Amino acid sequence: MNVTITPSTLEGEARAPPSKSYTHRAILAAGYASETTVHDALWSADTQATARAVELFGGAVERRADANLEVEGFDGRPSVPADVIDCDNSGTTMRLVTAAAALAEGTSVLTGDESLRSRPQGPLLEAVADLDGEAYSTRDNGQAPLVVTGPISGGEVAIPGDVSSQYITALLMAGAVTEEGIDVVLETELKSAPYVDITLEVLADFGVEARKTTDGFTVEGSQSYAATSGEYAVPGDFSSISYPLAAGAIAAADGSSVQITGANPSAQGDTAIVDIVDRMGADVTWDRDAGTIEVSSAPLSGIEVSVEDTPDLLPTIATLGAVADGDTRITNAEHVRYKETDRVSAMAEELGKMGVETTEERDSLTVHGSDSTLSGATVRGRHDHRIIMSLALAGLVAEGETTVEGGDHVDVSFPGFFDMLEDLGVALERT
Ligand SMILES: O=C(O)C1=C[C@@H](OP(=O)(O)O)[C@@H](O)[C@H](O)C1
Ligand SMILES: C=C(OP(=O)(O)O)C(=O)O
Repeated sequence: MNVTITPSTLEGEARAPPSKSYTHRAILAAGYASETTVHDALWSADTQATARAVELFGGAVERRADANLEVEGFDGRPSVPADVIDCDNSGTTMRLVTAAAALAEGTSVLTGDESLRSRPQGPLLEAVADLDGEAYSTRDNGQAPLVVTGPISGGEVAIPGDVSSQYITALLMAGAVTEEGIDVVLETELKSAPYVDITLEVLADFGVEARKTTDGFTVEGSQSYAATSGEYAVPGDFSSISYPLAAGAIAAADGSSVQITGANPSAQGDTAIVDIVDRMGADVTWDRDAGTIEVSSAPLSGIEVSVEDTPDLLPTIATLGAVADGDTRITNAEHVRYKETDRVSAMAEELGKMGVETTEERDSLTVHGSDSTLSGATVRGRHDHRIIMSLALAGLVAEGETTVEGGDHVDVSFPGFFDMLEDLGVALERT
């Protein structure tokens, strides 16, 4: 599906979709537990991949009419799956499920779509091997398809922190049900650190203790997962909130605003988007108790912002920078190249088609914003939900029409994205 956007102004209310990161963890944690109701779960292509893995491990995930998930666990330890685990487009699923598969008494095979089969899994495979499991890439290139044989019993393992924090999340979640527990020693500085905080929060909510140490993280073994009263509720997603927030900042109707509900505080690093939009000059208020954000548009100015902790915000910030006056310098961005696509290059190249100048370095992206209007163009979504959504935002203020190719991939994290834009008053056409 291609989506053509006509320049529009926005007003009204948008509800934040539930957090993808919390939902993945809750579904897997519920898999380790006996029975759990996961309230307000995100049901997207990525979270469905995690649900399928839990089912292949011997659990059951049922989505009820009220959109809550009823999860029946696989009894503490995953069974050997009867089929290949297809993680589709989801990096989180592949990493979390690789470590879970290393607990099974036998062999699991994991694969995914072309994008996922190009992302780095090597450090996690080596970690499983160091813990006396077997784990290899069929192509011997550190990428899926992966073959994982357990069971591991725990121990100490060293892992880099600057490729993906999901390796650490994976080892902590699986480590809790090993005999000995797992000590994760970081070999390099941790990037995307707030995602491990999310993990520690979800583990605590399922009664599992894990913590930071001086050189990494640790989780004791022989623990069991159980949510209080068998209930768990997922908060709103701040990576997803970044889109209506940025849309309001650049294109809210004069004298009007965009209000976002479901924006309650949580461990998500991507709450930083509220401060970023504020620093760029938009008029934004976040009522943390009510969980609402209100934003109206104002002339924006370029800023410098590090995405060390918040990689998923890079595409949104790049679009804001394109509309702002002056340079927006996005630093500490190398790990953003290991996502569904190399998002640093993708945003530079696609915004370039709309007349935006950028300077790309390995670790940074500088967007040279200017007062002159962006030009509408046909841009490639690159099968990457965040690239698609960020380019659609640029289309709101470009001169002429902007067509984003492959728009259906928003179903990875934000299935209702284009409906939300329409509800806020955006003129768009799906072809
Ligand atoms: O653990 C998670 O839920 C995620 C961690 C981050 O990945 P990295 O840790 O690989 O940077 C983030 O980009 C991804 O969208 C979700
Ligand atoms: C990178 C992302 O997710 P994952 O790593 O799970 O594919 C994302 O949602 O932007």
